Amino acid sequence: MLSITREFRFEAAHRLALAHLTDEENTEIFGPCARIHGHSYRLRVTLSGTTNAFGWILNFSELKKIVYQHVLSEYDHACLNELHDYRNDIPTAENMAKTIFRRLEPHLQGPNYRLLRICVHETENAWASWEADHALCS
Ligand SMILES: Nc1nc2c(c(=O)[nH]1)N=C([C@H](O)[C@H](O)COP(=O)(O)OP(=O)(O)OP(=O)(O)O)CN2
Ligand SMILES: [Zn+2]
Repeated sequence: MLSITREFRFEAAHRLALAHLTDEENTEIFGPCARIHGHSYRLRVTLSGTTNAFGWILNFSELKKIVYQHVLSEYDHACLNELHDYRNDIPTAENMAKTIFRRLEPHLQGPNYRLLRICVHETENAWASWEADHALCS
């Protein structure tokens, strides 16, 4: 299977907490992550596909424009808990991977490619990913 991946970085704050719990209860479950803190996130966007007449799946610079327009313009330097995307969900790496996939999927579909995977790195050692059911490959 042929794929391309582009990596992006963004800075954001979040806290892991359930709205119906007290601060004490949230601290018991989420530890220090119940307090607001920041991460230098790394986002990896992977497309699967076939090469077109230009010899690529999608121009990396076009991919960059789409990710900036539909994700990073809102996520970079944001408090994730305040975003509409997380009004009902805790902004864990898992929920972010799923949410970003859903945001980008309609904008990353061409005759020769599909969005295959979103990977959200919260730290250098910890990440979550969400993958499409089907890759587009020849
Ligand atoms: N499955 C998940 N577990 C945790 C998440 C998550 O999104 N999914 N998030 C957090 C916190 O956001 C926390 O900021 C990161 O936790 P951790 O990896 O423990 O970060 P540290 O800086 O403490 O890592 P060290 O490598 O131990 O310094 C928690 N869990
Ligand atoms: Zn965190």
